[in-house]
Amino acid sequence: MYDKITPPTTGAKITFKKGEPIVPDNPIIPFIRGDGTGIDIWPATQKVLDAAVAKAYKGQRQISWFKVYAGDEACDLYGTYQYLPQDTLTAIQEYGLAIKGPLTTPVGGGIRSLNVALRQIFDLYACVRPCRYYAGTPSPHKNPEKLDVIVYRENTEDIYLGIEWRQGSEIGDRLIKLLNEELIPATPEHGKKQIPLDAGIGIKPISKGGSQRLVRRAMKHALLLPKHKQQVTLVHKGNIMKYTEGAFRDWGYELVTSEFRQECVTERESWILSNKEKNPNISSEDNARQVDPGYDALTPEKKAQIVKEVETVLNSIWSSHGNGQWKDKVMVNDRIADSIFQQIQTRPDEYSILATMNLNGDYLSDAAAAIVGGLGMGPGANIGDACAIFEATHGTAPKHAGLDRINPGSVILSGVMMLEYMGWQEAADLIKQGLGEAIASSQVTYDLARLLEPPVEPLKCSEFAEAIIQHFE
Ligand SMILES: NC(=O)C1=CN([C@@H]2O[C@H](COP(=O)(O)OP(=O)(O)OC[C@H]3O[C@@H](n4cnc5c(N)ncnc54)[C@H](OP(=O)(O)O)[C@@H]3O)[C@@H](O)[C@H]2O)C=CC1
Ligand SMILES: O=C(O)CCC(=O)C(=O)O
Ligand SMILES: [Mg+2]
Repeated sequence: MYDKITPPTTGAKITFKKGEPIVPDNPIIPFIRGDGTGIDIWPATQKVLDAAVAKAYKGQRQISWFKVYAGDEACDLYGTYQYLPQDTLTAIQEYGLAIKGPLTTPVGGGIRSLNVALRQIFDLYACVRPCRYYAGTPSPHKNPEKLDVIVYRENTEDIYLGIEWRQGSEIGDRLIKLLNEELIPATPEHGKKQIPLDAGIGIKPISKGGSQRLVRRAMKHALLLPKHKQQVTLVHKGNIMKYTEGAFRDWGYELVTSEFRQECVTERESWILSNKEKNPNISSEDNARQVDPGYDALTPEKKAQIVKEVETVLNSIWSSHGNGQWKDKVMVNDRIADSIFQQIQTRPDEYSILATMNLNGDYLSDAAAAIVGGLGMGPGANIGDACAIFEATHGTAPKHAGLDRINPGSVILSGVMMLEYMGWQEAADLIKQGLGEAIASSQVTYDLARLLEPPVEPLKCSEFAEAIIQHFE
């Protein structure tokens, strides 16, 4: 079955039922060490995970690690250009769950991203990236503890579909000609727009199915959070790109108000309901005026639309959501992408789950990680219905590779996410507690040490892992 690797002789497979993992006490879990700083981060992570599982379950549970290869390490074993060998894909397929270090992707030419390839091959459509603050972590923000968000990033479409044509290529030129001469003129709303003849072309597909399965997962996650964090924000740039970014928002609202009608309220619905709660005799028009403060300046058509929205909401959900019942439901709102970057800094505590398309989520997850301590503190998971791969938000950080100095926190916390996904909460909690206490006592790697005031002597990557383990109780 395998060409150059051999699975561990002990251990059992994780299986999936209705999208949820069924985990034996001794699961076999494939891991990819990763390029660049993967060489430092992975051994530190493995040590912490094993120590936590041993301490939490006293030998009754343990992980059988299965080393599989991708990136430069794979080329060493399998030969030139064998960046993602079939052995690795077979192992992940067979065992259903994996954890990985970062893998290099060249800019411009060269191979396409291996990280993206893995997400697409296994249809890992939700990239889940929590950003929460550990006390004592230095941050450029005054109140970083106020940020506690989970970026739910669509992981298979948008720029990840990767459909592009190089400037000057034969097909690219044909496509531009077809667009300029036939398709754009045939679409009146595009007016006299023309694509420059020297353009490269990229296609940004956003599908209804892809958007809705992501939002569905985000909603299910929101329902498991404490009441005050039960919120999903749909992030988009729908004011500019109406049929991709705008559609993502509309499909998101459609999904939540059909599949989760009893469990959710939209922000606008909550305004309409609370206007009536404060003033039971309010007219539909006055209610509309309060929902949309610019109401009186609108055209008659727009006014009629808002009045109709008010009446529809009151007729359809007043009995199930009115009289304050909506306050116990998941709040679903939406924000335009540029504004959410500002909002997570100025009003961080107003947000919880941020559901995004691919590119917006890529930017947003790095930006949110910066607030809580930087890319050394940004874990993540790529989750599908029959497979999951855990990995940090950051990349290979090549200038730090092999120096035993990089912060392994993000991959360790990705391991925590993996343990939680497996239902091994006791081991996950030990690591969170150990890491929290190490940071609180200023036992940190260079990235955090340089920001502390006064600065402290940094721990090595491997020493930070040891410090976490020493703080297990
Ligand atoms: N999932 C994956 O495998 C990903 C892979 N990549 C790939 O990684 C390569 C390098 O990308 P690049 O743009 O340099 O981004 P990186 O995320 O690799 O690193 C950028 C900078 O972020 C800081 N940083 C990153 N990781 C850590 C960490 N663990 N601890 C502390 N600081 C950290 C460092 O800043 P400083 O030096 O200032 O301390 C580092 O120089 C590219 O080939 C890219 O495609 C990128 C993202 C994800
Ligand atoms: O695959 C890559 O090189 C980049 C991926 C990335 O930036 C991410 O997952 O956030
Ligand atoms: Mg990224």
